[in-house]
Order: sequence, then structure tokens, then C-alpha cells
Amino acid sequence: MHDIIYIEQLETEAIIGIYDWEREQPQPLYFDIEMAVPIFTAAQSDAINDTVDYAQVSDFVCDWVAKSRVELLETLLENLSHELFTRFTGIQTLTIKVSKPKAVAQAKTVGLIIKRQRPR
Ligand SMILES: Nc1nc2c(c(=O)[nH]1)N=C([C@H](O)[C@@H](O)CO)CN2
Repeated sequence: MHDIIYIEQLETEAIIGIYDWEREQPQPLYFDIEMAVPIFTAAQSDAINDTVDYAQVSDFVCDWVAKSRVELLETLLENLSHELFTRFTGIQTLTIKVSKPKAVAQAKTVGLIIKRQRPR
């Protein structure tokens, strides 16, 4: 059984992309994040330290993404998943979706979804 802590449409900004115009100023990125976290202990103790704090994850993702300078969404999400597993030890599996609405004029949005398990 999987318990999921989630964050929807987290708004961030980053310098990201392969074109010159994308390297000049930040553009919006929206994150949907699902974290499989066993919640049994926190549900018994009612203590935030026994679970993964979605507010802390949200703050971390916004700060980290703002400092990133990669070109591809692939690089961004692979690196971000490693950071989240390292910093938030309660996360067992992770699904991250990133949307880049300014990337393709004809599309409402484009992006990438990855699913990862905590490395052994
Ligand atoms: N698979 C990907 N395709 C594209 C990416 C990407 O990060 N991953 N990036 C771009 C450009 O930066 C685009 O966002 C600007 O139009 C193009 N394709």
C-alpha cells in the first residue's frame, strides 16, 4: 500500500532551455510532485518530524530550481530527484511532472514526467 503526499502546480522560475532567448531571463516552470511516504508513524504520533513536510519540500524546490542553470528538463528533473531523496529521507518513490508553458507558442504547455525509486 502506498501513501502519497502531493504538491500541485508549484510555481517556480528558472533560467532553462537550449535557445539564446531562454538564457537571458527566468521563465515559469510548474511542478506537480507525488511522494510515496509511509504515514503510519506520523498518524500515530501526530508529529511533523515523523513524515515529509510538503511545505519544506515546496520551499526547497523553489529555491533549488531558481539557482539551477541547466538546458534540458531531463537534466533538471534527474538532478532534482537525487536532491529530494537525499534531503527528505522519508520519500520512498517520487513522481515529478514539470510544465514549461512558455516553451512552445502553439501549445498550452509542454514538459516531462519522471518516476523514480529511492536508490538502494
Ligand atoms: N525533450 C526536450 N525537448 C526540448 C527541451 C527539453 O528540455 N527537453 N527544450 C527545448 C527548448 O529549450 C524549448 O523549451 C524552447 O522551445 C526544446 N525541446
